[in-house]
Amino acid sequence: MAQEASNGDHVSAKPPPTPSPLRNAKFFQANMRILVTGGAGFIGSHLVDRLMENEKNEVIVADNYFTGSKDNLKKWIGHPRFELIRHDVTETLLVEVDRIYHLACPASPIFYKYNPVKTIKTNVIGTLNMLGLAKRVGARILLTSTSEVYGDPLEHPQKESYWGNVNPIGVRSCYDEGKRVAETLMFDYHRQHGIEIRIARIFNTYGPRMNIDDGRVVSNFIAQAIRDEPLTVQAPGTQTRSFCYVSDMVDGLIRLMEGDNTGPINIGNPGEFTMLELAETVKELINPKVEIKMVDNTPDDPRQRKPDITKAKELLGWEPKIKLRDGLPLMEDDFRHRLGVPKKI
Ligand SMILES: NC(=O)c1ccc[n+]([C@@H]2O[C@H](COP(=O)([O-])OP(=O)(O)OC[C@H]3O[C@@H](n4cnc5c(N)ncnc54)[C@H](O)[C@@H]3O)[C@@H](O)[C@H]2O)c1
Ligand SMILES: O=C(O)[C@H]1O[C@H](OP(=O)(O)OP(=O)(O)OC[C@H]2O[C@@H](n3ccc(=O)[nH]c3=O)[C@H](O)[C@@H]2O)[C@H](O)[C@@H](O)[C@@H]1O
Repeated sequence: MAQEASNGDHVSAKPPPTPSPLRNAKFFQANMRILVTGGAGFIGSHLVDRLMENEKNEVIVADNYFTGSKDNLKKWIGHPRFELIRHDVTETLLVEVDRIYHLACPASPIFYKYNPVKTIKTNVIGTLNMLGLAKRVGARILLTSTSEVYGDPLEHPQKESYWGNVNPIGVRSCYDEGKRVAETLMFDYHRQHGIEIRIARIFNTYGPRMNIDDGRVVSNFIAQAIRDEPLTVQAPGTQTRSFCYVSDMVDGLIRLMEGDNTGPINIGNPGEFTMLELAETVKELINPKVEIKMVDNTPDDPRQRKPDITKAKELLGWEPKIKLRDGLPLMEDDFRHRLGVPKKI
């Protein structure tokens, strides 16, 4: 049985449900069949790459392509161990799997605020559906929650035991309250039905394959620097974030899934930067001539964010390896390739 949550005093009453009888069928294969919801997105597609490297894994991706793209998975389409399904997680899904990585949800504030009711449905009904699936087939399920569950945090850095400071009626609430309900559902299914759960609280992650115009700060600054456009720092510019390179994130998610702890566990890089510092770093590394321009911010923007990753270190033996200054150039190469703008020598 997985170990208890860091801050929950719950008791998991039931053992996990028995896996599907199909597991005992004569055509059973020893492979691990893994569902990745949101697998056509940024983190999901990198996770799929890593899972597909293991020849014992079969991977099924379910995605509605709202913010993801088949392009991110093109090297796997047609592979015998890979299946791609156009599917919206707010509808039920009937597949036989052993593991569910549940990532489906738009992550960029621009996209999750675009249709907030849909974002809530994705987080609540989508998670409910995936938990129902996990219950039916006895699968272990991992939810990609977020540092946004801490809201505009009054504790710094944020430990998993912090309950957060979240506006329940703000424009970001569809996402952060949605993820909070998703976490609650995960623990209720765990306590009530014995489902094996894992919860990752992900902090800002960046890397190749982010949508070029997705509005998140690292992708914005890199695209702007390549296009010779001013870097738009949203006021006051002293707000902080901690940026984790995507390969480190994928490693943390797999360790959490295959380890013994339910979480929630923070997965992120504790290196903390103001948005002005980030802009200066992008300018220095990518385009020293580019301007930095201060623009208006959006409501409820958290002022600071930095993960305490003691638990990830102790329980998963995980810590990030790639520093921001090393990760940004890797992302620059991918953006230049997709924008068709080679580096000037
Ligand atoms: N990237 C980050 O910094 C970050 C930080 C915290 C948490 N997360 C979480 O990690 C997960 C992945 O984030 P990402 O950065 O890869 O985002 P992304 O937007 O690139 O990927 C999300 C994927 O989910 C799909 N999707 C959205 N709604 C869906 C629905 N109703 N049904 C099926 N598919 C749907 C999208 O099409 C997309 O492929 C999300 O759950 C996000 O909340 C990400
Ligand atoms: O780590 C997390 O938990 C969350 O991080 C991000 O949310 P946010 O930190 O608001 O991400 P950005 O939109 O990249 O903004 C980061 C900071 O950069 C600033 N910013 C953004 C864009 C820009 O062009 N300029 C700029 O200064 C914003 O004001 C904000 O302070 C993600 O996109 C969420 O999905 C995720 O859950």
